[in-house]
Amino acid sequence: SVTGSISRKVIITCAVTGAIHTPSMSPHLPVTADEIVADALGAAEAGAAILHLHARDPQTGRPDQRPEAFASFLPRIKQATAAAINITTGGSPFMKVEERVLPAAMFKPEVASLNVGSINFGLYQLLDKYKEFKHDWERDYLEATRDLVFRNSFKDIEYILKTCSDNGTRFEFECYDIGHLYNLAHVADRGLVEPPFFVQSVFGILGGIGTHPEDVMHMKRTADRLFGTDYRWSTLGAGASQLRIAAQSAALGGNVRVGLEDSLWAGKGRLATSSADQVRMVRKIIEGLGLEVASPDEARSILSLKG
Ligand SMILES: C[C@H](N)CC(=O)CC(=O)O
Ligand SMILES: [Zn+2]
Repeated sequence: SVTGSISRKVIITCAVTGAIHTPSMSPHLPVTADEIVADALGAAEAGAAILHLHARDPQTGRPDQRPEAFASFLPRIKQATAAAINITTGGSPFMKVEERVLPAAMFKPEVASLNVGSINFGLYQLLDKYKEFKHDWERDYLEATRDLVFRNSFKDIEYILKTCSDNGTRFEFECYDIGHLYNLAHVADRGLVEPPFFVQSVFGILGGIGTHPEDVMHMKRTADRLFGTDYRWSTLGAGASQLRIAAQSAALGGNVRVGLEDSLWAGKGRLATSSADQVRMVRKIIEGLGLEVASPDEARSILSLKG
């Protein structure tokens, strides 16, 4: 296990665009390749050690999981920053696993996300807030989540693990609820994944666990019991809970994830103008707690990435 001071460095992961928010929700949501490059590099500059990336259609902003969509920005990001690249295998929750895994399988990143269980994935409630949309697909996309199950069966999980594991890619295990921690323990017991497990606890997605401090404690206590020192804990809070969840995680010895994929806000009622805005805010919290932000290489060592 990691000893000495390095373990108290806090890893900031930044998720710059995702497949949850739609362009009409914020003028700052990166959509084009240029916007994704600028936002990712700004986040790295501000202190993010890992960049979690999705792709979008540059015209409509619709989630796009084709490898060529990622090719339009990945090389420029890789050559301009030491931050570790984390490619989504979640894509959009409407996509099939065969489509979702393609970019990670092709680009063999240091990290790829892996969603360790199926959940209802509600976004339709956002239609109570957002009424005007630039593109027709946005309203339909949100409304369709009323009947959406984000499918991640054990066969799907094994398929992604097998497809990517020969590439030296390690995983950001997205756990939206307590049962997902047990799913991860199960695939670990079957020898499909090697520790240390990078557990990304997801709070506040409608269909998963809530954002109450007790929910955070419950996730941590359960992960401590199931994985002991064989895991590195990180958290993300959806929407307005983002920085509160990050503060609790950092105080508990955890790592944090921010970025416009997970929240469009930089404080109450203020739209973040970039993911870097949120990285700077969470960095202030981390340093305010007397902790330090991990550099990309320190993150690689803490997570045993291939570098
Ligand atoms: C809640 C987040 N959207 C989790 C996520 O980032 C999933 C993925 O890309 O695989
Ligand atoms: Zn994602």
